[in-house]
Amino acid sequence: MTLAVTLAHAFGDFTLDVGFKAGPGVTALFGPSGAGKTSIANAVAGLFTPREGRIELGGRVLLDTAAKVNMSAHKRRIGVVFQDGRLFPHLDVAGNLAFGARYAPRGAPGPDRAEILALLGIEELLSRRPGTLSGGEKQRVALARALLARPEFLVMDEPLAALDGPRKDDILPYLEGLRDRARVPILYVSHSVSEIARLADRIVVLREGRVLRAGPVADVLSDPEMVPLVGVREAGSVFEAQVLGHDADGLSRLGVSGGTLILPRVDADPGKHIRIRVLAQDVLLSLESPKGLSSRNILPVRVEALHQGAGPGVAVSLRLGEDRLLARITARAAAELGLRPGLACHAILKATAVPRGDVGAAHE
Ligand SMILES: Nc1ncnc2c1ncn2[C@@H]1O[C@H](COP(=O)(O)OP(=O)(O)OP(=O)(O)O)[C@@H](O)[C@H]1O
Repeated sequence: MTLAVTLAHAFGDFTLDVGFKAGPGVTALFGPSGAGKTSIANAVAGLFTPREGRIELGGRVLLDTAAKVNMSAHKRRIGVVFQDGRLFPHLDVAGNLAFGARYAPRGAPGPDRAEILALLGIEELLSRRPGTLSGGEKQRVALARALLARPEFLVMDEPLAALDGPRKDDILPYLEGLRDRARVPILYVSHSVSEIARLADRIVVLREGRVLRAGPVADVLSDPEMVPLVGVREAGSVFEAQVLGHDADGLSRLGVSGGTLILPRVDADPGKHIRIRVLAQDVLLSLESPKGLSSRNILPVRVEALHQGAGPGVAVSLRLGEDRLLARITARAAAELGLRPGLACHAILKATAVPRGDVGAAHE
């Protein structure tokens, strides 16, 4: 099921002029505050009508301003989950869920109620009022309510933004489960690189109402040109790894296409495929294979491209087997090492280069 979107609109000085496709899987809409993410999500959901636009979902035309087609929100079969959940406070959880189910067209495919309750772990919450739920529980109920309407597509606008760090980590596995088992494509609005690196298959990067870049998450996030947009602290590469084993000293061995990584224990069984994000600032480069170094992660790589930032840093894109690794080093170091495309060298990763929250399930 593919969503195809083109939109143009002006709010005073701000103009939105975008075109992109989303689905199957999770497509992230990423950009700084004011880039136009929420306006796009609202237009897709049918909550805002742009001056010009066309939105098609799996061949159904939801909006075509030229042809004066503008399907109402509830006919679009698009489930929406907002940052604040927006549960009905006077209804208990079961009542909120029943409200979602009312919109499900007869015979529409999708997981049944019991599966949805189990997927989101809310079986025990049915008699509770929203006011008594934690932020994470509210969001899980909002997700279940949206899914019970059997949508063909889900739009989530910063669904984790109201949650604190530990609560975000609690709910991310549910979103991974939703992605892998409910099989409803998702447009996921976020300005968190970490969330996007964990969940999304594709990313649409927005800036000032325009699409700057769109493509597979691993390609876009490991592109050195993206570092200024993503932010130097957040920049990093995303790739899949297979858990090879857990060692008695609390470390796990992970197989990646270009070698083996040793990281603090990851929460996945041997044999499982996981997705990891390696922060560019935690990758060092060496021309020789270093000896007597504390790091166990020394990987042979080849320089692909360098991108000089505005400051003293250079982003270096490296080929690691089938994957791309991003390193951020100083321009002085890059010059002294003579880094240039094609050069073979060694990447050194600290065991802490993959933050805990940046280990997720690989998309099944
Ligand atoms: N109804 C409106 N009236 C006037 N201006 C609006 C309206 N809705 C959005 N805008 C403007 O459009 C621009 C994009 O807003 P939008 O909320 O889509 O961005 P965003 O990327 O979702 O930002 P954030 O991450 O802060 O939510 C902003 O400059 C905003 O002020």
